[in-house]
Amino acid sequence: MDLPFDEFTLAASTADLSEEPAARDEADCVEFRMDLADAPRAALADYDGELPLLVTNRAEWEGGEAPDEGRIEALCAAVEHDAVAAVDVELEAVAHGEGGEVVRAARDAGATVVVSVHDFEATPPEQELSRLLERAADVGDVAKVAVTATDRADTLALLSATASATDDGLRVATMAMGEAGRHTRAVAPVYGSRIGYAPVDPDRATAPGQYDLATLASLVAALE
Ligand SMILES: O=C1C[C@@](O)(C(=O)O)C[C@@H](O)[C@@H]1O
Repeated sequence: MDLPFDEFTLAASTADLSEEPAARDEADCVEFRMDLADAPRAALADYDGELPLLVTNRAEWEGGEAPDEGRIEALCAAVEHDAVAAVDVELEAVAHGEGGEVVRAARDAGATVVVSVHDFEATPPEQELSRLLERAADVGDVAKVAVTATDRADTLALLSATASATDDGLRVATMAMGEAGRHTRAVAPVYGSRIGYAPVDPDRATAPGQYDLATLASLVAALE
C-alpha cells in the first residue's frame, strides 16, 4: 500500500486499530497513534485492515505520550510492516535526536516520511512557519506543522504560509489546533495542505479542535 500524499489525504486518527472498519468509508488511511495505544507492536502485527497506516509515536516532549526509551526503535520496526505506508517523525528528533534513523528505515522500507512540528501554545509568525515548513520538507516527503491558534491573525498566517510553501513546490500538511483554529482543518486543503486528521470516535480526539471524521470529510469535499 502506498501513501504519496500527492493529493489531499484524510487520516482517521486512532490508538485502536480495531476502529479501522468504521473509518473505511470516509478515510484514505489510518493514523495509528502508537504512543496512545496499549500494545502497539502487537496491534501492528495483527492488523489486517484495508486502509494503509501512517504510524506516529509522538514524544512526550512534543505533546504525545511516548517516553524517549524505545520510541525511535519502535518506529523503525513499524515501517517494516507491509500495511505501514508512512511514518511521522518530529523535526526536532531529526535535527537534535535519533529521528534520522526513522528516515533511513522508512527510505529502506519504501515508506513515506512526514516530518512534523507541533506548537501547543501558540502560532509562530508567518516567516517562522515558512522556515519550519522548509526545514521539514528538506528532510521529509511531507512537511507538517500543527500550531495553536487563538485568533484570526494566527489562522491567516498559517494559511498564508501553507499557500506559499505549496506554490514553492513543497508538499505540506498544516492545521491549527484549538477552537479558533478549527476551521483551518477544513480550509487549509484549499491552500495546499495534503493531510487532514480526524478521530473516528469524536470522544477520542487526538488533538484539540478536531472535527469528527464524517464532518471533516464532508467539509473538505464541499470546499474542493
Ligand atoms: O500531528 C498530528 C496532527 C494532530 O495534532 C491534529 O492537530 O489533528 C493530530 C495528531 O494525531 C497528528 O499526529
